[in-house]
Amino acid sequence: MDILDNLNPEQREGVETTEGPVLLIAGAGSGKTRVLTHRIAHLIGTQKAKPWQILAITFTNKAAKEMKERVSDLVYGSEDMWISTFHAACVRILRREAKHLGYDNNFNIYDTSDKLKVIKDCAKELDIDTKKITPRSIASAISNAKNQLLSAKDYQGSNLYEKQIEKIYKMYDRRVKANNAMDFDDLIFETVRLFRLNPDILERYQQQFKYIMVDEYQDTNHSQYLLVNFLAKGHKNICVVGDDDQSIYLFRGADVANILDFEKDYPDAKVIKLERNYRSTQCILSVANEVIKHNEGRKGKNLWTENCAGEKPVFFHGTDHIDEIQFIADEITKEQAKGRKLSDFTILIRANALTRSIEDILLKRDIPYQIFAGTEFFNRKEIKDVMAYLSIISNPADDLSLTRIINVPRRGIGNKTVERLAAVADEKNKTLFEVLKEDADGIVSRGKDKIKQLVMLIENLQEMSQYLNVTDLLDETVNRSGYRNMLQSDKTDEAKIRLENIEELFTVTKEFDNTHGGNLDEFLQQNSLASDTDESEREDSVKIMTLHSAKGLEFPVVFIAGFEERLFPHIRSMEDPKELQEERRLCYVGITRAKEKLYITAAQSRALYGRVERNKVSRFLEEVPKNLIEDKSIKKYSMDNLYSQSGPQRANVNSFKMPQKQNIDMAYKVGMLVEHKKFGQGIITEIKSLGEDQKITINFEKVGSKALMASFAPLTVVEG
Ligand SMILES: Nc1ncnc2c1ncn2[C@@H]1O[C@H](COP(=O)(O)OP(=O)(O)OP(=O)(O)O)[C@@H](O)[C@H]1O
Ligand SMILES: [Mg+2]
Repeated sequence: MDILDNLNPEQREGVETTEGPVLLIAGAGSGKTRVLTHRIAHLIGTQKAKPWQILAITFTNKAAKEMKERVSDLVYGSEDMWISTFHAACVRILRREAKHLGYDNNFNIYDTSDKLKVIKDCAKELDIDTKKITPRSIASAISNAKNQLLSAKDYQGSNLYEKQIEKIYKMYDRRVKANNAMDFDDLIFETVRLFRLNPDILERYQQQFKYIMVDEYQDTNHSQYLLVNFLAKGHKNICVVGDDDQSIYLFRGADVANILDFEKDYPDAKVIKLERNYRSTQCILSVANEVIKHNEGRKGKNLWTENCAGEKPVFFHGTDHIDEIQFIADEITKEQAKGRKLSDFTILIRANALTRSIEDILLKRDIPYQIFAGTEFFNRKEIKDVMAYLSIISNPADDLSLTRIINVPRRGIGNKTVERLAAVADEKNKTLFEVLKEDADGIVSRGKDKIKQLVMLIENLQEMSQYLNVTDLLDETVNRSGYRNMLQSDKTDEAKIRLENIEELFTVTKEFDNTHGGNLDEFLQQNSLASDTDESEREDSVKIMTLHSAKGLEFPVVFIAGFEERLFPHIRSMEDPKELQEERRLCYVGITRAKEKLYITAAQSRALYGRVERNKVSRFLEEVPKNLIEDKSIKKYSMDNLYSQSGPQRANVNSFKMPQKQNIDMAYKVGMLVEHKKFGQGIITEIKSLGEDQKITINFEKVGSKALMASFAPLTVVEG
């Protein structure tokens, strides 16, 4: 069968117009991504391109993986194609070319927590109060600057706040570079810089990429936009697809103007529109259309489908969040009995914080679930430690990793010593590792031998990395460093869990060695890019993910939970009309993920962030004519009287069916044995104060580690 047979005439045009610029602007589920995969297959099938001449950019690693799979169903050679995210494509380019920018080719990639740590250090050194300007806000200011291609050198603050940012940005930049590292934003920023500084290198890539495609073009930011344009200048065979109604990354500097201005950038561009939706039932589409209609300045399109009308989307208003999630669990069980798989269900949420309450109930009901949010595994302390060892083996200039493990396990190299060594490194413009090797003798009096041993350990492991695969190297690392021993000799449950996690890391390396041949640099590169949506799917389980990470995906049954004012639209976006429109687009994205069934749920009151909230139902529900939605709430809370009901107000805690607030002066202590009504017994491993409340992390025997709010957790002290 011909590849083109599966396409409608407009889609076919998008596939067959291979030469020159093409803009495909079309609504959700109209087959934009399908056009891209078929276009790639067509280019290969007709021998217009070799696999490596194709560059296809997607938004998440998950989407890239899916696109690769879809293409490999159609033609051979997908492994040689550049089908990846912007970041991964840039890493691939920079691993070859970084030396032209003054980096070593095995530079390190800093994730968010590395970045925050460096920022905190800089702020401390500059005497900037991080209570007034939080590290996160500094991080995002630096991000924004980089997305606008504003380098540390060029950045000039105009007010007091910006002047502080300027100072930190400059110091941060020096540090990261000195560590031979880049953060996520640098990957794009530096690639653009590479091309600007080296026209010959740019030309090489322009020649190579005969055909360039970008999915979700509406969410590209300025630096990504420039990058694509640089590369496309060679052959000018660029095809971008997107939907102005689905632009949801304004906060990361995405600029819808990029898609709207494409015709200006390429006056001879062929513009193709698709309005037929193949994904959802008419009933779901009508709701999506009604919501998005309320936005201004749209290109305007009305999606239609020949799919069956389907069932009306359902609304449920729970008395509290427990009731809300119970309803979701009930529906899942009911639908499952009718023959659906658990993996057919996806629960979408606006804010990560909602996952906890959903987890609680699914756990109780024995419904397996998987959360697609947060790089949880790789953020665990023990995993970060061991990865830091591997990093320093691969890249000796990685001071941050070295600092992290210099005294883990404890080897008698104290903070003061490390500070002194770091100061010398700064002064002599050397890496910390070089200082350990060459200067430590003169600086340190006690502990010289320990430092020598550490240097030897790292050098030995570096040598081994030349011939061992990652699994064996990891084994040597945890043994020789004493890390495994440290955990084995610690008899606490926490240490046991840490050991288990390290075992789990072996699962990851084994899989990598089998599929990728065991190169350490590649392994580190791959895992530093694992982003929030990229966990691999496990058994048959319900998915929980944020609306943002659901972009481009589709699921048979979708629940959008927490459909309330202040949660969705998010409280931070309610005042600003622009941001409110972005929230509405996010809502449109959520609704259009559903193929067959859509549920929208809310709660009259919920415990969140350690307090009880009582919010109105989201205005987005109000925007949908009532006859399009079936209200399954208990009658007295029906939609008719909801929106006009009470305003957002903080509830009187005691008047709701909430877990009663506990007396948190009860003085929980780390190490205490406590009993939770549902999770059973566990040991408190960490306590943090959060306003008037406390967040306690408890390591439960049965369910592992959980963080709970002291005031609401049904806990009793068993011992301690
Ligand atoms: N011509 C077609 N015939 C049959 N099915 C189609 C056709 N076009 C698209 N589809 C199906 O419709 C669904 C949506 O397609 P796709 O994911 O490509 O849409 P999209 O426009 O990229 O959506 P989004 O805006 O959400 O990214 C997919 O399951 C796809 O296989
Ligand atoms: Mg798509």
